[in-house]
Amino acid sequence: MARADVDPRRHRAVLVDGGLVGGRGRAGEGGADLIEALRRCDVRIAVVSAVRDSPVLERSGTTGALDASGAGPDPGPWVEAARRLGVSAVEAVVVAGVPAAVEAVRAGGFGLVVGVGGEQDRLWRAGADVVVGALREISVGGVQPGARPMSEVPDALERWDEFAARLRRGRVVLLCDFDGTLAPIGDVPGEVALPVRTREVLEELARHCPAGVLSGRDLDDVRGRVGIGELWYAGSHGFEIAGPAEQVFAHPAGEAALGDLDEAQRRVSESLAGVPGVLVDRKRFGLAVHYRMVEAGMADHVVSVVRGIGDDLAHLKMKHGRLVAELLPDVDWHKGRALSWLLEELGAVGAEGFVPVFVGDDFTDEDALRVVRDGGVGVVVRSGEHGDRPTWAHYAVAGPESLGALLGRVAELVGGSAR
Ligand SMILES: O=P(O)(O)OC[C@H]1O[C@H](O[C@H]2O[C@H](CO)[C@@H](O)[C@H](O)[C@H]2O)[C@H](O)[C@@H](O)[C@@H]1O
Repeated sequence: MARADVDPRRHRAVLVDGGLVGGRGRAGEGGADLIEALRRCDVRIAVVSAVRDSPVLERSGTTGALDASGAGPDPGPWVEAARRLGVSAVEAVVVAGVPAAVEAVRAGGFGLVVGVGGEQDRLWRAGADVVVGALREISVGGVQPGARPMSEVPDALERWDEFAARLRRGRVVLLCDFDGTLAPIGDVPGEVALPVRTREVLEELARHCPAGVLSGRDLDDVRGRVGIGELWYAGSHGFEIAGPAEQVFAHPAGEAALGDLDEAQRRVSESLAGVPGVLVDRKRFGLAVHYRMVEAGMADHVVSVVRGIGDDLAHLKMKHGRLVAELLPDVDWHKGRALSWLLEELGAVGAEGFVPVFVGDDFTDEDALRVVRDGGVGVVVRSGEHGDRPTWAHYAVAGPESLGALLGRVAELVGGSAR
């Protein structure tokens, strides 16, 4: 299911219709924020337009304007724009404001074609993958431009008093991502362990408030690695959830995708057998293909093989994590929806007196950070892997070790021993 989302891990460039960024109408609203967000994530930008002196472009420092109109039926300017930016069509997103432009590019093999504007029916009929009313509706890595870049998010430990005041507003429900959040990133997923101090703190937290781990890993894998019986656990990015009192949930789309996942596992293993460093990790409802240890020049090959296999299998879609391409059931379900499900189970949805807190490090965690944005607290764990990307988080910590320290203070607070 296509979303109007530019994913910086697979979309290396965005080609925007100059009529949109230069225009004054509703369709162009949010153009400056979008370009800024893309720039911060190192996504290249070309404006395919005859409009060279757009004030939006000058402000954002974008330099990729082409002297060609993208509004007509000729795909040439779009293809040329991708070429000049040094990306293949599949790595580029086209953002077009008129049906003729959508029609022109639809057979060009572009990664995503987003139609923008009031002519929604015509944009769909012309072949857009997804249609939105304005540029502000296009997200970057699942986050709406206008959300803050990570560098502007305050540090939770430095602002402890303010952070603690938010938590004191009600009963804390704490959910954390695992890799890159509770545990530091390592080369081999099977060798990653939860730091001893963090486990102690989680045990303490679980005594005082509902808490859990929401992971992309297989449910049994993350549960075994954390090993605290009083926690909730979600595996396969929330397609499977288990509670401390034996509550269980499995998304029906996960069951429906099992055959395709088996087939994908077979094809991926066969196709990438000759690529040194690839690690294939089958979860119950997902297939992760890690390329952290693959030679840099081969990473694109790995991703395109996984994408091709995912495209070929009806029940699967591809998602990116930190140096991992994952095949997951093709439905609109993610950590955000899993978190909402869990909060509902706990009776914390819409109820006064609960403060849901979510902590994560990756783009795949932003859906959950979005859920706690209003009425909860979101914390992002910084990493240098995705540039100064936008995030929905209210606060940040420097890394998993600092998170351990923060959780220690939270445990004191919810346990009643904090100042
Ligand atoms: O949602 P998470 O709990 O963060 O899980 C996301 C993926 O995490 C793991 O991969 C990541 O961590 C590995 C170990 O540090 C690292 O080698 C890899 O590059 C990262 O992408 C896990 O292995 C995946 O299955 C999860 O989907």
